[in-house]
Amino acid sequence: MTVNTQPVAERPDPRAYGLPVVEQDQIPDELRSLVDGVRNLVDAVSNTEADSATLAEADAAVRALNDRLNAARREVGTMVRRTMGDGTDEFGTITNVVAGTTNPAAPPLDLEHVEGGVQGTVTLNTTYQGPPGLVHGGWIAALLDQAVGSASAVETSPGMTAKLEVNYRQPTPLFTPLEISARVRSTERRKVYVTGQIRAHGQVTAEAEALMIRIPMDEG
Ligand SMILES: CCCCCCCCCCCCCCCC(=O)SCCNC(=O)CCNC(=O)[C@H](O)C(C)(C)COP(=O)(O)OP(=O)(O)OC[C@H]1O[C@@H](n2cnc3c(N)ncnc32)[C@H](O)[C@@H]1OP(=O)(O)O
Repeated sequence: MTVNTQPVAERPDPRAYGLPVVEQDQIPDELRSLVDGVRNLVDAVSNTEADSATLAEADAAVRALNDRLNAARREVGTMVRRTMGDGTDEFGTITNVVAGTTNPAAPPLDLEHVEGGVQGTVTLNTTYQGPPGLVHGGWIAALLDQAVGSASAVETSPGMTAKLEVNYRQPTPLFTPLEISARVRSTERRKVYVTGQIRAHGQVTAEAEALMIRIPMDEG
């Protein structure tokens, strides 16, 4: 295998591909607060044992809010540009289900660029529950997919996941800070080999090996 650890391409600007871009620091505080509130609402709805009158009142209020918010919707594919702690920029889909800034279904995960890849911490509530008290295996795979994809994008250039193998080593607990990390191991033409890990209390609970295929933007 040809191993190339050099960055392989300039980070592309999605505007050149017809995708709208929002600057992360221009997302209104009110929207960030709403996203957080809806996240809490999903958790509350998932777990409530409130009486019928309270449920009917909440249902009517939520439906009315849906109508007001849907009056002004973003374009599908809207991207967000965020500057990471080390000053590098990353583009991501604004509603990305694992890390989208405006998506209340996404856990509050911020991956930071570190040498060779990315890392971040997230704590999950019962919205992400599979077995009692534990994170759903599909979400574990989703977190790892995001981490390996993000590592590949910041270390090389954006790509698609072609292969993702997840090894579930230990149950991954809810309500516990989870350390998510991914590192690019090698590249070969458009192929990027990446590994990822999730740790709880310093112990690996799940790990992944992935193959990302870079989008052929500069290569024509
Ligand atoms: C505009 C700006 C945007 C910015 C954006 C920023 C994003 C910032 C971070 C995002 C982070 C997101 C993280 C989540 C990432 C997802 O969730 S992606 C969604 C899930 N994945 C998919 O839906 C992929 C579906 N599959 C496909 O679209 C296509 O099969 C692929 C993967 C793009 C490859 O197709 P292709 O481009 O035609 O590639 P192809 O020429 O056939 O193959 C290229 C090489 O890869 C190899 N290969 C291809 N597929 C495979 C495979 N499955 N197994 C083994 N080898 C393979 C080939 O053998 C070939 O190897 P070499 O000949 O070079 O040795």
